Amino acid sequence: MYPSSLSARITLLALLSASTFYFLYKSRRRKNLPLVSFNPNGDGSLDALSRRRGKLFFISQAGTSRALAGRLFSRLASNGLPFDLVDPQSYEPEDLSKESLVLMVASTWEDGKPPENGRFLANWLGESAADFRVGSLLLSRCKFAVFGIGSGAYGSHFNAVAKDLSVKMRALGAGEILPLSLGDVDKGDVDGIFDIWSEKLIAVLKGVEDSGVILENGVGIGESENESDGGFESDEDGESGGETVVVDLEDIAGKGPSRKSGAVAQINGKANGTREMVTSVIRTSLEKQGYKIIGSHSGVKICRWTKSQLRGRGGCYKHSFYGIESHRCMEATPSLACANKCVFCWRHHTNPVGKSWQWKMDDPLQIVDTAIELHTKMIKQMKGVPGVTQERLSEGLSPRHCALSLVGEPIMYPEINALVDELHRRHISTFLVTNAQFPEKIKMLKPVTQLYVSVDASTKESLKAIDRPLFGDFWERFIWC
Ligand SMILES: Cc1cc2nc3c(=O)[nH]c(=O)nc-3n(C[C@H](O)[C@H](O)[C@H](O)COP(=O)(O)O)c2cc1C
Ligand code: SF4
Repeated sequence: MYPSSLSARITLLALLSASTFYFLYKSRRRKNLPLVSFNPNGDGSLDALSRRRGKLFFISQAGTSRALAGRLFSRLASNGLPFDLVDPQSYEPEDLSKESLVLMVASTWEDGKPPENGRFLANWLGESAADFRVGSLLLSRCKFAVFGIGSGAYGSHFNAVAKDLSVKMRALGAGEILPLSLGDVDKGDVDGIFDIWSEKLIAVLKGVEDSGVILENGVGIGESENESDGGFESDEDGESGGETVVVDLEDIAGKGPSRKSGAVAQINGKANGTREMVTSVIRTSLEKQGYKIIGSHSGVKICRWTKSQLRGRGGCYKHSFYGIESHRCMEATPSLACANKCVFCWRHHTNPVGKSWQWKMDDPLQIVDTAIELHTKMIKQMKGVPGVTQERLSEGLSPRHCALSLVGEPIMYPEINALVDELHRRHISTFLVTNAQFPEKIKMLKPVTQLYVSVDASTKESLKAIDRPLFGDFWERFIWC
């Protein structure tokens, strides 16, 4: 390690981290901006955003939703509201952030899943909504409405897809201009319900057109997000607008490990506990969020930028700054635990916490092997996705970079140096992010390709409030780093 170059790097990265938070803060402030104007005719008086034609998606397998969407398409057109009728299979979901108006007619198939043509779009929305880095304002310029087709015979899966689309669009900041409406093919009244919904929709859109802006008090607008209306149903599964389920290790697995328990042994001078860090409850929760758990304390997840660049789209900031190819980057951590309970942590606070390593320890080579295996499996699943070429897919299958930053605190893992060595041995560069609570570990750390220190606050008080650190001397630790 070269102290002077290291401290220069840390300073630079701390600055970058601070500016990232500044931009996040700025983007959050956009929530307070007035709603964007929309005119589906796209006359010259409107801004560039609203000149984009509305999109009417049909998510359909056997044709019912497709036929209904076609009917709506004609009705919209005859009311002077031209839309593009879109098969989501030939649509790039990244473009959703540019849309100002989206309508979806979606059916539900086996086990509550979407028909084939809407699978990628639905997954993309789900993953983006669950990804902390995407933010809740991605679709803040977009207004939308969803109509669902399903069968009540499928019980809890009734219209699961339409319900989920509505939840995820809202979670990403899109505004629902009309409450979700659900048709039941077994009741034989789908056409009637759809017609009522279409009429309301056209009234809303014409109201929009008349005023030239989306009015917060326009027909249905402003009521739609939480209220149900006659035959219209609002989503009640509580995923958006409802409370986030907060599960802490201390709540789900009893109290945190006791330092006095004697359960930690030393093996080759390294702490090695008897308990597994990831309990079955934590595992289930993390897996639901898309993490692949490795052994008992590590994880890997395919990053949205990896997928984006596999499809020939943009990469993450490392691509912009250093030319790193995001589709060849693997995101992993050897410790899902950390010593903070940051208020912004994106793991719904299912993270195990501790001030030192208390858990059973897995072998570093095994972790690297499994991480690459699971990562490449996820890459293979991208085969056939629009935009993914064979060349990029093969490149993605041999990762060249590893972001040790997924969640938790990678340097808590006692064998972090061996793990970094193994990655370098395989010609994989390492980007390690630490939360500045383990200065002694930083001192012991072998050189990594880049070391990032998260700077979450600028004063002792604000750091305590934001990171909720476990260490009493958290500020001294932080300042040292
Ligand atoms: C094999 C199968 C599975 C289905 N699963 C569900 C389901 O889980 N939930 C639901 O609400 N409807 C379910 N349905 C009902 C369909 O949503 C309904 O038949 C709809 O009209 C299909 O729309 P599409 O023609 O646009 O594909 C299922 C239908 C079939 C044939
Ligand atoms: S340090 Fe990272 S992993 Fe730990 S709570 Fe904070 S954000 Fe989450």
